[in-house]
Amino acid sequence: MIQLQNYINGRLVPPSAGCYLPTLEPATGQPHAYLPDSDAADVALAVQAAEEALPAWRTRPAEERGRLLVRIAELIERDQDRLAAAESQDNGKPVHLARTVDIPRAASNFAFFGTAAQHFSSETHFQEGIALNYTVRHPLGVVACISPWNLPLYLFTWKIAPALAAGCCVVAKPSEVTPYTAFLLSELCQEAGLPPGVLNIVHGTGAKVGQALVEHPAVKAISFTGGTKTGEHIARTAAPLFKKLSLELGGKNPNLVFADCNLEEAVSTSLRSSFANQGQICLCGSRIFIERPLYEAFKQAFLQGVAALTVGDPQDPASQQGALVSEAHLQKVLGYVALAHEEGGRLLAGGQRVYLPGRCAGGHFMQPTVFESLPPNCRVNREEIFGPVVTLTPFDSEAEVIQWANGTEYGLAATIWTTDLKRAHRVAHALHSGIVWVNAWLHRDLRTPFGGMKSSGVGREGGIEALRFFTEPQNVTIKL
Ligand SMILES: NC(=O)C1=CN([C@@H]2O[C@H](COP(=O)(O)OP(=O)(O)OC[C@H]3O[C@@H](n4cnc5c(N)ncnc54)[C@H](O)[C@@H]3O)[C@@H](O)[C@H]2O)C=CC1
Ligand SMILES: O=C(O)/C=C/C=C(\O)C(=O)O
Repeated sequence: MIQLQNYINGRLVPPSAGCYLPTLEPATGQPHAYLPDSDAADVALAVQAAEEALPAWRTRPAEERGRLLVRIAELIERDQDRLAAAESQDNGKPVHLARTVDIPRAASNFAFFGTAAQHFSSETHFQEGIALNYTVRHPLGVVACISPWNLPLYLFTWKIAPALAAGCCVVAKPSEVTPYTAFLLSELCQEAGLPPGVLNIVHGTGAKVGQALVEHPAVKAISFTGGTKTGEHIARTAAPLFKKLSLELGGKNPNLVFADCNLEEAVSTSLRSSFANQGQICLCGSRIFIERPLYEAFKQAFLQGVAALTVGDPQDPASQQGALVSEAHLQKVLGYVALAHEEGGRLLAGGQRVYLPGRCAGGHFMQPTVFESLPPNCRVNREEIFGPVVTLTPFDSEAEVIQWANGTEYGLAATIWTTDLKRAHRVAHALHSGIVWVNAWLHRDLRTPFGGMKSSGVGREGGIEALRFFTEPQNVTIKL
């Protein structure tokens, strides 16, 4: 079985205490690799390597930094089949999804920020003829990137690429649940010729590696994606140390379907926004509100689509639904199905664990699940489930649906289905949501600010926002 290693100072090294943890394949429930169970000593070595690499990296011309990032993008593209197979094995997602979404996006993250490094500049202005002010954006220094298990390489690289482009050196920690493609990335960084220490990858648990990174005095900023509770804990630790924070947290995203929408598009995209990656994307639209005149038609078409979704071995290119990431997570999601029954929901589809034969007999599979008749403010409609469970709710007015859509502690993403342009703008403006898609879902442009309001996070990623996050402005005033 493969034994993964840390990537510190340009070398693949074992954890200093020599301990490893098994990582399980969600489709089988069996271990398929061992990852370093690193600790504060490994984090200290990685931070030291990053500090030593910093002076040369931050002063290296942006064009050269960018060229290295573009080279990494090319290597990810070259190895996309191998990386997709590894991602699918490690996470349980259908290999087709990994091949068409996760891995291409990881390559795009490096290509996008590799070129962005050369377009990032700062401002100058005259102060009414008496002074000239200019702003220099300095790289922050050594930064930490901590990512979750749901989109492993996609989100890992979404943080690392802008940090490197901005001239920072990075210590990164992938989720201990899905470490495999981060390890493969470290091999590609060696091949690309990334200088030692510029990027360091330390594997292990959040309690040991994540915590040590957040507490390390030389780490100037933390870019984190994951659960809201973990984000809260990180903020509590980092705030008194005056570290800069970017937190991308949970969501309970509303999907607003107005009666004048294109029904076919609304249904097919809502199937994706409900069940892509088994509903384990923070942007999934788990609360579907449908204007009453369209309710029955939408429901019938949606349920037909749900019935056609194939739950199967993620390695089979025909599978549309893979395994949930772990037994513990499957049990959490099934707990919400039980709660939906208790709260008075009417089950329209799914609701059960799926037992597959053969190689996948021990896997964590579940049917795509749909409920109706749940009050908009019940727990199932307020709490993040992060699995293949959605609710359908009819609404009678724009004001009512806006109130329901805004009625959770989260504010990450929303979708509006309508052909009325004025309504689209009006409703988008009224939603407390960092991202609003109109007649679309997960339509991504890497230049746009990405992030949530309320308990969905702090700060924005993407484009210039990410480059600003990883730099510190310095104002210089010259008296004329
Ligand atoms: N983007 C999102 O919205 C995500 C949301 N979740 C939600 O969070 C729930 C819990 O999932 P988990 O895997 O436990 O996510 P998590 O938030 O614990 O893990 C995310 C990352 O944070 C690290 N981490 C954990 N404790 C840390 C600490 N004290 N300091 C620094 N880093 C730490 C983990 O090792 C991992 O790399 C899920 O059921 C889901 O509801 C999970 C993953 C992604
Ligand atoms: O940047 C994107 O396109 C998607 C981000 C998704 C997450 O942050 C998530 O699911 O955790």
